[in-house]
Amino acid sequence: MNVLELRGLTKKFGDFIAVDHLSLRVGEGEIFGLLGANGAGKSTTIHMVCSLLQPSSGEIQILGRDIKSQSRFAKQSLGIVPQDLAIYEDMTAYENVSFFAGLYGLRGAKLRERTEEALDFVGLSDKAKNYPKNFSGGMKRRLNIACAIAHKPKLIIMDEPTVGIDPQSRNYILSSVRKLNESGCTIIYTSHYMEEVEEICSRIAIMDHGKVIAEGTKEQLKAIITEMKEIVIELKNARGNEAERLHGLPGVTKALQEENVIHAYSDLSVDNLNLILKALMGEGAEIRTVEEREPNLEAVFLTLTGRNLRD
Ligand SMILES: Nc1ncnc2c1ncn2[C@@H]1O[C@H](COP(=O)(O)OP(=O)(O)OP(=O)(O)O)[C@@H](O)[C@H]1O
Repeated sequence: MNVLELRGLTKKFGDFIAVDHLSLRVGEGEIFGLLGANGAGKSTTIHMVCSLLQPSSGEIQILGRDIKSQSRFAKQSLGIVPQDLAIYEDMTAYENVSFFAGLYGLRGAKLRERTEEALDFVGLSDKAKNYPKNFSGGMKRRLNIACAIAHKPKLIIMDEPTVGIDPQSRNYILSSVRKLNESGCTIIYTSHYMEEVEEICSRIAIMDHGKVIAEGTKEQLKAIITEMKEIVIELKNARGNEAERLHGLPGVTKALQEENVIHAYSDLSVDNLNLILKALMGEGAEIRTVEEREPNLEAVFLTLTGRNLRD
């Protein structure tokens, strides 16, 4: 059974197509990673799944039911951890969770029980009576999660839940995602942190310009570029445009530069390191380090989109 199915989902803002005939299936029990650089269309897609935005065309089904005609079912089946914190600073942690759980129809003893359970799950039971305005960034993010899970949704969408928090809270959140998944939740996870997605996601879709351009397990995605090598060259005194000198060299399929560091992607079978280094040297630039790597998921993303995930 697909927990989420998108068919030909499209969103236009005037003439601009933010989401372009997107079709996607997320099966039960998956932790599904949605990757895309800024502006790829992830948030617009998520907002449509949450009924916060009306699609221009296409269909969205949650657990096999259309979200428009069965909006109550969709709402109860879905938990959203939004990118921007959705918590009230002038309510206690307990009141926040209880408020959101109440919106999903929980009442009385069940509401209290689920509120306590959700706070316990994110490790904030001892802070139940405290106001989130005094919480650290990581604690606020955890409270944000508690608000989304108290009604025990089947599908949880987490939109960059680890932005701007300390490593300890980040690890806490990642292990919570795994625990939620083990308890039967399907999770859609968007992040700018490739390592996180590699670590926890069972399947990954890469979005660019409103479309899914690649989809699969991380092994399947990496297989797209197994015939490639990645050469990382650090320069001294770089001007910022040295990577352009590599375009057109034998075997080189792409060369990208971030300040002093160049990532060159090349056909594995072409012996071109000397040519690459020669092309870079001169005109004031010197080479500090050279490293040849097996491409990782970040490299898949760069190769497919020509952009860095964290541009
Ligand atoms: N209300 C709107 N009106 C016009 N354009 C919009 C609107 N909302 C989003 N867009 C545009 O649609 C595109 C996709 O935006 P979206 O926020 O979905 O990207 P994203 O992949 O979530 O990026 P980020 O990682 O920055 O959140 C962007 O070019 C954005 O400027």
